[in-house]
Amino acid sequence: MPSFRNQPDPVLTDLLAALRRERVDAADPERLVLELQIHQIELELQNRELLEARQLLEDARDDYVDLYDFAPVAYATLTGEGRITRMNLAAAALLGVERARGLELFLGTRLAPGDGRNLLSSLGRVLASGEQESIEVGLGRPTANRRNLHLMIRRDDRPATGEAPTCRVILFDITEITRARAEIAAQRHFLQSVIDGIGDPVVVIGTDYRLLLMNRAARLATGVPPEGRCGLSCYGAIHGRDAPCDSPEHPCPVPQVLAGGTAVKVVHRKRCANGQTQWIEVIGAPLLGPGGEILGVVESLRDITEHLDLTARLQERELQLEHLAQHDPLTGLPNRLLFADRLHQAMRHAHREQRKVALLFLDLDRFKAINDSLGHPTGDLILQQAARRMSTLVREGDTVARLGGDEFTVILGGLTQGSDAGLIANKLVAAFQEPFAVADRPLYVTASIGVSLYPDDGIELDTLLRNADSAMYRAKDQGRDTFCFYTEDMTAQALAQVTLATDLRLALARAQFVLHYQPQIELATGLIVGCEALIRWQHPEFGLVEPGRFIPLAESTGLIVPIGAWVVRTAATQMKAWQERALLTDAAVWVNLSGRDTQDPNLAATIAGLCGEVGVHPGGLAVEITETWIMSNPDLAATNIRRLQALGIAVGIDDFGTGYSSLAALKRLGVSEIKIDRSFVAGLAQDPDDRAIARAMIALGRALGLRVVAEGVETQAQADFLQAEGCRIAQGYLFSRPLPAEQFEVYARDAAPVKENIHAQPR
Ligand SMILES: Nc1nc2c(ncn2[C@@H]2O[C@@H]3COP(=O)(O)O[C@H]4[C@@H](O)[C@H](n5cnc6c(=O)[nH]c(N)nc65)O[C@@H]4COP(=O)(O)O[C@H]3[C@H]2O)c(=O)[nH]1
Repeated sequence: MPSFRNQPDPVLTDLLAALRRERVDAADPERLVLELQIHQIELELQNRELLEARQLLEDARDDYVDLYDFAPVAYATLTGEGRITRMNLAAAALLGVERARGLELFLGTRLAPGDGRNLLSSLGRVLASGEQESIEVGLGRPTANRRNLHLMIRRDDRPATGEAPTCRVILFDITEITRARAEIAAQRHFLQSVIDGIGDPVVVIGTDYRLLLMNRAARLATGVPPEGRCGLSCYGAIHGRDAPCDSPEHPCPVPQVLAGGTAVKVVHRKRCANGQTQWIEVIGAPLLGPGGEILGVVESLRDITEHLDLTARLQERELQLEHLAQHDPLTGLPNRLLFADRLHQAMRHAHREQRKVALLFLDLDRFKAINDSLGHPTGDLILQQAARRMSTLVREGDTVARLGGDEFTVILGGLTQGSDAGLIANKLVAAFQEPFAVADRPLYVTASIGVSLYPDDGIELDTLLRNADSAMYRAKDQGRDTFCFYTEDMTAQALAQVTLATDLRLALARAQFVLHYQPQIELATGLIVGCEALIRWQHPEFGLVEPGRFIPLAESTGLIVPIGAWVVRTAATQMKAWQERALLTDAAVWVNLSGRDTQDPNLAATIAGLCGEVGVHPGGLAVEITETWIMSNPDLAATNIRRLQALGIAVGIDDFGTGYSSLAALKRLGVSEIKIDRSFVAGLAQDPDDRAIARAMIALGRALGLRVVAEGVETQAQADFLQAEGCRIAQGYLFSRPLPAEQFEVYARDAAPVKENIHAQPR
């Protein structure tokens, strides 16, 4: 299109300039003609400008129409009633109508129920106020195909003259955005429900410490309402502070998490209104963006007060269990397990330091008698007191342990010389000289100790223990109440003991037992008034073995039962043989009963049966039982004694004075004889106490009408003393050692004739 402005007609402009110049000098009427020509040219030029402007306007209008029609954004013009007076193609497409037909359409009729009314209200407001408004409406009725529109409504301030006022509306299709928004909302709801479902408080904190999200538990704990969290700082909302926490009671994990990008665990201490302390474990983990950038911190809080309490209780329980597993519950001393551990430790240490370790094996003397006669509670009290005594005597680093029963061990570590152990052993033995205070009565319980040394006597626990044990037995053999160092010959003895135990099982079948008989002498006349049958074991390798070496073994293995039966049968047979040869016709043969026998409810019947087998009246036999066994079950003992007496069998107490029963009690049980233990007889010459005891026993025994026999009489002085005190019968090497049957027979024939059976008529 030609543009006059850009390309002004040079002919007309030149002509106009020439005419204007001419006009300057022209006179009328030529000047008037010039004026007219100039005016004409100017009109022509103006006309051309007008044409140009009109053309421009038309071009612009065309451009606008194109832009309007083909704009990707939907435009429409609506009347106040929502009637479409104009719309572009995008709007027609969006509304799903042909543009020509869509004109005059009421937009409200195409909208979701309720939205048409909203549109009309909005149009009314915009027309009235001139203020722009935006609303969101649903287009189309069926829910499935509904589209969501965002309408921006602006009043058209230049309506065509005479036309009703209209609004220009831009329609945005926000269906996808709405769907995405709904999805996000659903997701958000889901996530909120998930974290609300977590019982512990969870808080999401931004890098600026602002609360981004809280779960229900966190809201309840802090009192922050769901809508009120935005803008609140975590320290303000949770701790009521105006700056991030920095107290040692509330260490804040946020800076560390933000700096390190890894999870951090801290523990908060909270003082409750009731004065109690609450412990909160706070785990801060980084909140990461899609690119791995840290957006904040996710803090989860957990009240671990109960957990800590429980853990502490469990730890305490564990310690208790550990202690229980390693300690003896009665005395609190280390048990066998801990003892082994300590001994190993002491040996390792001594090995490094070139030192020695002493292992003391301590056994209470005659403890079993106490336990059996005074009861286990008394025994327990003594064990506890003994443990305390021992513990106070050793150094802190040393160990006193209880292996079980009345067996204790003491580990003395870091000794330069083994003999130092003797000092402690001595002190320990001395510590037992003091009486134990039990049930308001003093009880004397001594101890025997065996000592073995590391590395001299062994480099292994078992060896050291075995050797200390052997040494302890040696101490017992030496009269108890003393200690003994281990020597190599003890091993040989211990070995022999093991061999004995094995051989003992076969001894009966191989007829290796024999009975020796020791006479009981009436002191006044020298007559034999009875004899005691004492068993011996004719061992093929060790020779004649004393009962002291195998009876305990037989008792512990149960072999004592057949052995006991053998003794009764053999003694009865012997008695019958002597009676047939008119020897010892009125004197009883005393046999020793074991503890097992005493505890056998059929004891009397068994003895009667054995005598029956032999064909001899049981009344010729008498039995010795120990006070200890009687006291271990007095009721059964009383029954047994009664039944034995019914058979004419006298019952004597063997070791009277070593137990803790009263003589009167024994008398009530039907006991007819007591034997003064040879330990008292042995001390008669030098120990005034022994003399007093023997004197008292004799007097009491006589007063109660009991047969009193002194055992182990070796010297004439002892015999004289006993006789002077009123003891009528004695037994001992002074008169004869226990003899094989044939020799006893010779002795009996050579000696004075046998007197009447004294046990039948006591006194
Ligand atoms: N030092 C010394 N000792 C003297 C003297 N006179 C006698 N003896 C010993 O004293 C012990 C007395 O027997 P016990 O007290 O009944 O003590 C007995 C008894 O408790 C037990 N015993 C012996 N034979 C049997 C048996 O057939 N059955 C059971 N169950 N035990 C028996 O073995 C223990 C020891 O018996 P033995 O070694 O024969 O020892 C015997 C005897 O040899 C003396 O003057 N001086």
